Amino acid sequence: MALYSRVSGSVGMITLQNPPVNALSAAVRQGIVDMMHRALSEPEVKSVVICGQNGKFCGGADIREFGAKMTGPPLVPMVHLIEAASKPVVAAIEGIALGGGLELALSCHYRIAHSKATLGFPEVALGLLPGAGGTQRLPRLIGVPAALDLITTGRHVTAAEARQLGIVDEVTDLNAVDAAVKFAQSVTGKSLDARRISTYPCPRPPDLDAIFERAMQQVRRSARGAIAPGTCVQAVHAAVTLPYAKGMERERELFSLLFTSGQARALQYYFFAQRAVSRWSTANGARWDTSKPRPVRKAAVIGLGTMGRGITVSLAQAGFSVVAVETQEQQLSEAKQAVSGMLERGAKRRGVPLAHDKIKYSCSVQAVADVDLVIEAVFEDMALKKTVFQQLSAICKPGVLLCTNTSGLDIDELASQTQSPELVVGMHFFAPAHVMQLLEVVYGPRSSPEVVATAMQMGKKMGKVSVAVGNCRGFVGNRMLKPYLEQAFFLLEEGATPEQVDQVLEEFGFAMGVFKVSDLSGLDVGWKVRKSDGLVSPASTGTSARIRGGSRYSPLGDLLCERGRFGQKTGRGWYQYDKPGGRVAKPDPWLHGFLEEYRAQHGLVARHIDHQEVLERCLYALINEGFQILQDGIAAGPEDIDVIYVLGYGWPRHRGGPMFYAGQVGLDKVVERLEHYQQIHPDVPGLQPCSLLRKLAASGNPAIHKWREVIQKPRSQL
Ligand SMILES: CC(C)(COP(=O)(O)OP(=O)(O)OC[C@H]1O[C@@H](n2cnc3c(N)ncnc32)[C@H](O)[C@@H]1OP(=O)(O)O)[C@@H](O)C(=O)NCCC(=O)NCCSC(=O)C[C@@H](O)CCCCCCCCCCCCC(=O)O
Ligand SMILES: NC(=O)c1ccc[n+]([C@@H]2O[C@H](COP(=O)([O-])OP(=O)(O)OC[C@H]3O[C@@H](n4cnc5c(N)ncnc54)[C@H](O)[C@@H]3O)[C@@H](O)[C@H]2O)c1
Repeated sequence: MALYSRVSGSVGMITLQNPPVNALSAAVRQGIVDMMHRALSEPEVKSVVICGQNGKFCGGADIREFGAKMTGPPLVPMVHLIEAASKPVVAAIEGIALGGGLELALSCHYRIAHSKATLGFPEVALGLLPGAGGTQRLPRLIGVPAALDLITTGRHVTAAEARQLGIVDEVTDLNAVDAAVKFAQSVTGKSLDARRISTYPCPRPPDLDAIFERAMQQVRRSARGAIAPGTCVQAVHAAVTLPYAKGMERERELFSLLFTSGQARALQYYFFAQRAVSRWSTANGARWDTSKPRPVRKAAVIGLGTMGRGITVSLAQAGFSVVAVETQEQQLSEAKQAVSGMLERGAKRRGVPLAHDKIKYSCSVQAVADVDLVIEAVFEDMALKKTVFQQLSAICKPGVLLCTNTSGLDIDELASQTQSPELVVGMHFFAPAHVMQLLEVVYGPRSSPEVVATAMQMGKKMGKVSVAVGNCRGFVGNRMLKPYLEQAFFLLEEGATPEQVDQVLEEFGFAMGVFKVSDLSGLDVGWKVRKSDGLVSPASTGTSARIRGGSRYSPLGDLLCERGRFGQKTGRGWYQYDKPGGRVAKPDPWLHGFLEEYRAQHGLVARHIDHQEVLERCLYALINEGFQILQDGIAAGPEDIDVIYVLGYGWPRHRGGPMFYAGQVGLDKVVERLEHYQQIHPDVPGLQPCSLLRKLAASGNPAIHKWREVIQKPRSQL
């Protein structure tokens, strides 16, 4: 709703009230319309201020209303009512003015912002465009290039930048509402003719066509198949080429197109999923709202390789004191340099405070005696990690949280090396750890709720999105990656090339195809794991090479590693690079010849494999594992899996995540296609639909928010 009050005798004040972000729900819109009419009809009122309660102007349209039948006054007539008002209307912007909130502010005649406020049009991230005149007013106010930047990227600007761009008239460090009231009094009775943005001509730079061409190219490059950014460009184009009223019609047309798209549904689902994962629960009933995190002031990182360095940077930037331990002297000195460089780049590019003085380096593990939490990031080797955990358990003060960054080893086995297994938890960061937003917090059967809560909160303080997951091989992300990778290898055996598989996955929207990712992260990483699992046999060229544990196995990755082809780092992998460390992947004729020889050696006849088969086998095998993970209670809900895949594995956000995507395809269709491939390839593991997937499909493809009801029934019934 919206509250009305009279201040200083002549100012009508409309206060938006809809916690937590004063979103423009039907009740708020109704309140604004009613209170505007009241202010305009009261003769004593000479000017109007619009503000939001609790220091937040407005977070935009109420996204929760988008799925339901719209009621209440629409936004567009509401903003026109404000702009057409005969008395000056001033927006007092505190906290946020986003999306429809900024459109509301742009319909006011003046805008006063607090210096800490942020403004922006984030609609593009929800698969939409600013649909209440934003695409028509902003270019009229700040010009086409700046408007295109803000609307197509969705980036938020500070009050200072907004002032510089001309979006706000004044910025204050004091109370913005008081400043707006004073301002409103000072403009009482002045002509409003020059204050209605919709009446401004839209500036037409001489190189207009080139500007739009560049904007389109830019969004095509970065959108990876998302339709909203390009549609935003079209809407801004209408502002320059059409009169305001016609431009508004075009905005409406384009908005409707996006609003009804599957991509908008996926992105809005994802918006709420990313927030839902903070309300975690574990398989044994611990929950976010009943578990209190412990205070952590000082943390330690053990092992300053690729991951340890990024974790150190992330901790220091978040304000923690850090003890960084590395036993190899050469590694320690390289790590110091690398960490300094990362901190300096962070300060330069993102304005993160320099935090060199937060870090103390040591080559002795004894240095961790007084820390509150330790994150171990030594080599992925169970025996080594066990030794480190035994040492830590002996050295650290009582009650210290012992965390491991392992990519998939058994948390419980590590916990059993310590005196307090309830204090052990996984904190699985993703590379580069100071950049990637995802953190899997892995609880073992003995991890205490308090410890899970602490790791989740630490992640949040480090700017990560933390997802709580259960302990199993590979946890959620890497466990689902295994069947995906396996299908990709099998497809090569059956006749595909790395380029073909990658192209299909990139067209789907992945930033990189599976083979390019493998080259980037290094083929040797998986090889080491397979070796320690006893999967890599010296007979990998013999006839039994393609069977392990009774299931089909592809030794292709092992064979490449035996030839020293580890990917980008060696300049050769599934692709070739111009030098070791090169980044540009080129098809490699040697690899094609090698695949032909391999097929001949194993009696495999190459066949034509179409796009659909590549996509379905790779994605549905991964999705099937996701359902198995839900069935096993490793993830609490589909949102957890989707957030992990979008933030950690490059799954295109506009497709919502693998579980949401499965729901959009239709669970019955996913089951049917898996069964189809299973019949053709009975020896290929990962194609047998799991019982939860079958059960959900049989119960009529329920909406994703209803899956938990089925999952939470006793698992034995599945
Ligand atoms: C605001 C934030 C920056 C705050 O961040 P913070 O970290 O502080 O907090 P959280 O992110 O955790 O959020 C707290 C809480 O609030 C919920 N929430 C946040 N924003 C909204 C919102 N806008 N609506 C609803 N709920 C919101 C959030 O979910 C959290 O609750 P939870 O329970 O989930 O934990 C940050 O939250 C943020 O960035 N928010 C999003 C801001 C945003 O994107 N705003 C733009 C919204 S879209 C918009 O404004 C569209 C307008 O341009 C135009 C609309 C025109 C509408 C016309 C519709 C007519 C339909 C016509 C259909 C035509 C079809 C046909 O033709 O048939
Ligand atoms: N690299 C990735 O992409 C990635 C991603 C997520 C998780 N992980 C996991 O993170 C961990 C570290 O991986 P990485 O890639 O950073 O490895 P790395 O090989 O780059 O670094 C490991 C470091 O640990 C040091 N070290 C070894 N034993 C030590 C000890 N006893 N005390 C102190 N330091 C010791 C080594 O000298 C080396 O500098 C592994 O468990 C790995 O599975 C890696």
